[in-house]
Amino acid sequence: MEGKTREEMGKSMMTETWLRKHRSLYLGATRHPFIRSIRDGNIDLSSFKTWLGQDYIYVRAFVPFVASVLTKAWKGSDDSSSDMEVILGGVAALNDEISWFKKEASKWGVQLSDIVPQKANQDYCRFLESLMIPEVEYTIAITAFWAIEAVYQESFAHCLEDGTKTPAELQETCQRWGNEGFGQYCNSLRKIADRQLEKASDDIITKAEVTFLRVVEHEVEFWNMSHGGT
Ligand SMILES: Cc1ncc(CNC=O)c(N)n1
Repeated sequence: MEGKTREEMGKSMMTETWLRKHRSLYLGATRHPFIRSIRDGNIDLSSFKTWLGQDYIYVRAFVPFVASVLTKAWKGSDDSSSDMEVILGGVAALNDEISWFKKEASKWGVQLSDIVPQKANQDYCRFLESLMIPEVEYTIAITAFWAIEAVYQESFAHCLEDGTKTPAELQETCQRWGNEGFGQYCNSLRKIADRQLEKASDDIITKAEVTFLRVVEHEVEFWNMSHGGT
C-alpha cells in the first residue's frame, strides 16, 4: 500500500477500517462492565431488570427507525429487492422481540407500563428519530442500523462463549442476540453497508463514520444507564 492514496486503495470494507480505527471505543460497548457482569455471573438482577424495561422502550422506537431504513432502501439502494428482504426480516424479528420483552418482563416482575425512559434512552431514541427524516441518506441509515445490531450481537455472543458463567436465567436473553442466525443477519447488514459505502462520496463516508461513532457512544451510555441500576 506504500505510496498509495486511500482513493487508489479503494473504499472497500469501510466497516473493517472503522472497526480497526475505533477499536477501543467499540470494545467499550461490546465488552462493557454490564456485559462482563453477565458473563462472569455476578450481575445484579436489579441492573438486568432496569436494562429490560429500558430496552423495551428503546425497541419500540427502533421499529419505526427500521421501517424508515426499509423506506430508504426502496428508492436508495442499487439492489433494493435483496436489501428490502434483509431489512424486512429485521422488522419481522422485532415483532417477535416485542412479545418476548412482554413475556420476559412478566417473568421478572417488571411492569412495562410503569417504565419511565431515562436520559440516555431518551437521547438515543432522539438520535434514532433524527435518522428517520427523508433527508438522511440510505447509506447513513443502513450504517447506523448495522452498527446498532452488531453491538448487541457481539456483546451477547460474548456471554455465550465456552467457559463463561452466564446465569441460566439469562441464557435465553443472550441467545436472542448472540445466536448464529442473528450473527448472519448482522453480516448481511454489514455487506449492504459496505456496498453502499463503496460507491459513496467522501462527504457521505465522513458522515457515515460520524454516525457509526455516535451509535457506539449511545450504546455505551445505554449500558451505563442499566449498570447504574435505579
Ligand atoms: C440499545 C439497544 N441497541 C441495540 C438493540 C438490538 N436491536 C434490536 O433489538 C437493542 N435491543 N437495544
